[in-house]
Amino acid sequence: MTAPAIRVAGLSKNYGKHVALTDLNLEVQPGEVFGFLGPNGAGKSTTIRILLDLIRPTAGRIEVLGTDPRTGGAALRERIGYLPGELEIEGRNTARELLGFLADQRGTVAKRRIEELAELLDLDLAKHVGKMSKGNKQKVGIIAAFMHRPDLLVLDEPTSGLDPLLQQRFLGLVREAADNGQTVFMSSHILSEVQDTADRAVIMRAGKLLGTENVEDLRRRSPRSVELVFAEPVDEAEFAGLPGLRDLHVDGRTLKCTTEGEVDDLFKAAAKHRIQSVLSTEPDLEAIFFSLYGR
Ligand SMILES: Nc1ncnc2c1ncn2[C@@H]1O[C@H](COP(=O)(O)OP(=O)(O)OP(=O)(O)O)[C@@H](O)[C@H]1O
Repeated sequence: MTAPAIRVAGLSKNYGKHVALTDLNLEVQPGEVFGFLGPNGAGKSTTIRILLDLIRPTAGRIEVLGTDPRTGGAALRERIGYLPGELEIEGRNTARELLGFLADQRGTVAKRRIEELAELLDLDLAKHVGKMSKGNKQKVGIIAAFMHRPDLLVLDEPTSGLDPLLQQRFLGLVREAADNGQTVFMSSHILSEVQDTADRAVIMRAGKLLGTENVEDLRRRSPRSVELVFAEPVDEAEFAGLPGLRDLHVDGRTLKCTTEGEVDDLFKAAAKHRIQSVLSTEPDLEAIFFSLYGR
């Protein structure tokens, strides 16, 4: 059997007296797209920095591509594409020069590949990196992580700063990497960002793992906020008590509620009236946690 791409056992990290991670255990299989979910401060970046040996753990065992990151050195780093959460790119080089330099270090990148990725992400390679916007710097970081087709991609909040169209293009890159047999470990504080690409996800909160989830199940079980506007005022009593419905509030023609699971009953009840508009949004991860795991 092949070794897991990432294996973390009993991982803890304290920053002085502050406990950032407590007894974290997880395994990511080769070829898997794995979502690492949690709100700000949950400990995602800390875990990722330990995987890259940028910081050292307080306790625990870690293997990345079958190797301890503390001893893996350059040979291990070459097999990983890393996109930091807070990307700092400064300097007077153009993006083409910077990426060309990084590509030469890795040795195996066709120059054409950089041009293709830049085209896909709509990045002007002739621009000076120091003068770029946050979004454009993020694109440079994404290209640097993906260009050498590494065995493992470790991406910390990869879509931050990208507009929705580019987020979609980025997710296409993740799917392509997965089709190519690469492993992707990707952190996010938004479920919808990983639900289209990831097979499995773990949810972190305050340095602890709440659970490992099949992403499809997670999506199905997650609550959604729904707002319906009718042509005429409706009576709250018609909707009260419907299965999977909570926080129901009707004010004249507007109905607001939270749904869990199927929305069939709600829509059948609503369809007795003329519906003018429907708005359905994903609540933030905190709300999803509370709904799935309780307070
Ligand atoms: N260098 C540091 N010194 C002290 N505390 C830190 C340090 N880095 C992180 N922390 C704290 O450790 C906890 C975990 O932070 P971490 O950055 O890993 O969370 P995160 O899930 O990545 O969140 P974010 O998305 O905000 O980066 C937080 O409470 C944070 O304030």
